[in-house]
Amino acid sequence: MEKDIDRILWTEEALTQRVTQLASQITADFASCPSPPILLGVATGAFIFLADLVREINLPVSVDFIRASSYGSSTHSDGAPKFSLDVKLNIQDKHVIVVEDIIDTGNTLCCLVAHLKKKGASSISVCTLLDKPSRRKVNFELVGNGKYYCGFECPDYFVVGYGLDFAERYRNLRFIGVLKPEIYKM
Ligand SMILES: O=P(O)(O)OC[C@H]1O[C@H](OP(=O)(O)OP(=O)(O)O)[C@H](O)[C@@H]1O
Ligand code: HPA
Ligand SMILES: [Mg+2]
Repeated sequence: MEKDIDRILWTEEALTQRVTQLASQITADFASCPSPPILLGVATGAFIFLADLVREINLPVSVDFIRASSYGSSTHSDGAPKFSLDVKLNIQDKHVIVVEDIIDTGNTLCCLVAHLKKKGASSISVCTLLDKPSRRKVNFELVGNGKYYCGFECPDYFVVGYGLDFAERYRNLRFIGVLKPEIYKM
């Protein structure tokens, strides 16, 4: 797998350090809420980030997943994501923190927040490991007094590792790196 990577953008150590900082910020921001937040991971990409983040949050949080996909086996979004797994928990009147690995065009998050808003969450926050603002097509809204947390701004490359895939591969790399263009142009 490593041979398909052009260069590493964030090492395992850099990821660990930033995830810990994000978790401390979330802990501080939600410590005084009467009901602790629900962390809602967007499968599949967010599974590693969510697992690391949640263990560093010092609050009795709940965890749930929703599954969205729009990239399939390409490096371009199909537009509206397909949702193939909905939330299990009742999120009505709850504080929800959507946990994403990356915001790219914004399509996934825009649809997802609209979907969760209809279910009556009292606030919707977003915690994304990466944000690639140069590729944004649609904006998403936070709901109630929702907050925005971002690990790193991502340059305009297709990146893989730490949960992020190309055609379902590379998710298990410990770092995040730029995929060699010849891999997706094959
Ligand atoms: O802002 P966008 O352009 O919508 O891109 C971001 C979304 O794309 C990826 O999911 P993907 O569709 O690849 O599914 P996956 O998580 O199963 O890899 C990523 O995990 C985000 O959920
Ligand atoms: O750069 C990316 N890498 C992997 N998955 C993605 N989904 C949106 N952007 C990306
Ligand atoms: Mg993907």
